[in-house]
Amino acid sequence: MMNEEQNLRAGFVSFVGRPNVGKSTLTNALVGEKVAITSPKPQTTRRAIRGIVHREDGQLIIVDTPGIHRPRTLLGERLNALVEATLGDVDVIGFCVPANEKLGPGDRFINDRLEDFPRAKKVAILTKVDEASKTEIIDQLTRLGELREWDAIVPISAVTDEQLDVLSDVLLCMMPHSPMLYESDQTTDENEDDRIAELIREATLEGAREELPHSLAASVDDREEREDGLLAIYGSIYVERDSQKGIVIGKGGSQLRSSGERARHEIEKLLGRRVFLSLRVKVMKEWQRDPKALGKLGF
Ligand SMILES: Nc1nc2c(ncn2[C@@H]2O[C@H](COP(=O)(O)OP(=O)(O)OP(=O)(O)O)[C@@H](O)[C@H]2O)c(=O)[nH]1
Repeated sequence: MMNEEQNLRAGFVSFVGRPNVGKSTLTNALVGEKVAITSPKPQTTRRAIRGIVHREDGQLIIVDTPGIHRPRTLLGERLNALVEATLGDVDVIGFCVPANEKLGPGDRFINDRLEDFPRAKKVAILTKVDEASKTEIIDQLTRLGELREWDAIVPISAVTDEQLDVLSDVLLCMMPHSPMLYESDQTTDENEDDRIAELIREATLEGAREELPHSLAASVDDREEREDGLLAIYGSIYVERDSQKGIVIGKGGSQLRSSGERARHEIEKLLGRRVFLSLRVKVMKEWQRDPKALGKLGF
């Protein structure tokens, strides 16, 4: 028993990179359950969500951070502070770059910031290799190699599962010797209401126009066991302007009905039971700049 314990490794890893490079999808693929929101629209990951990869030889605890970018609002500043606090504390930082796009100033900006976290090992992860040709992959690996002295460089695809086992091995090797840090049935330590709120937010975004992502938030306000066996969940969607409220609700409420359907479906999968979901859309002017509103929404 003693010997077995001594061989275990466990620690924290965070994936960073430009919006849309596949950080959330990678987290989900490694953890094997939907814990971080994925969305085709950029800059939608707002909360540090943890997913845990359980292995016989240890645990990888994934801390999913919002993207690193220049702050323009109070929300932006708080997100950056969150990124700093998170990255200052992890064992490994996985820098994600897509194989099918050229390295750009955004990637270089983030790569330069990695200097601020000397404690963490740094792994370059080339994502979406299923969407790139062999030559593109080789070119990109060469360019990545020129950025810095990486502890490892791993090409992967979270969609075709290519090399995910290799990435998991590489990351675990870099973790400190440690007993398991979480129970084996735990895949995330995020509060269940927060996960439900993320699902509502994600479903709302799916049907929304481009201008919405930055000004949309969701919360779970109440839940209630109903006599018919359904769990009633009452949630709110917050927008900044009346015009956005119109977009979220749609003509005759059609938009809200279909995003509510999608959200309910995902929530039922998460909870493993049938749910009645009631959503209200509220206007909270300038919530991204208002400390009180941010506090209320958990930022
Ligand atoms: N083909 C392919 N598409 C991928 C892969 N990983 C992610 N995607 C797609 O890329 C888009 C962005 O993925 P996300 O995981 O949301 O990206 P992210 O980096 O978490 O984005 P933010 O939350 O905006 O920071 C989604 O449409 C994914 O389906 C992959 O390995 N292959």
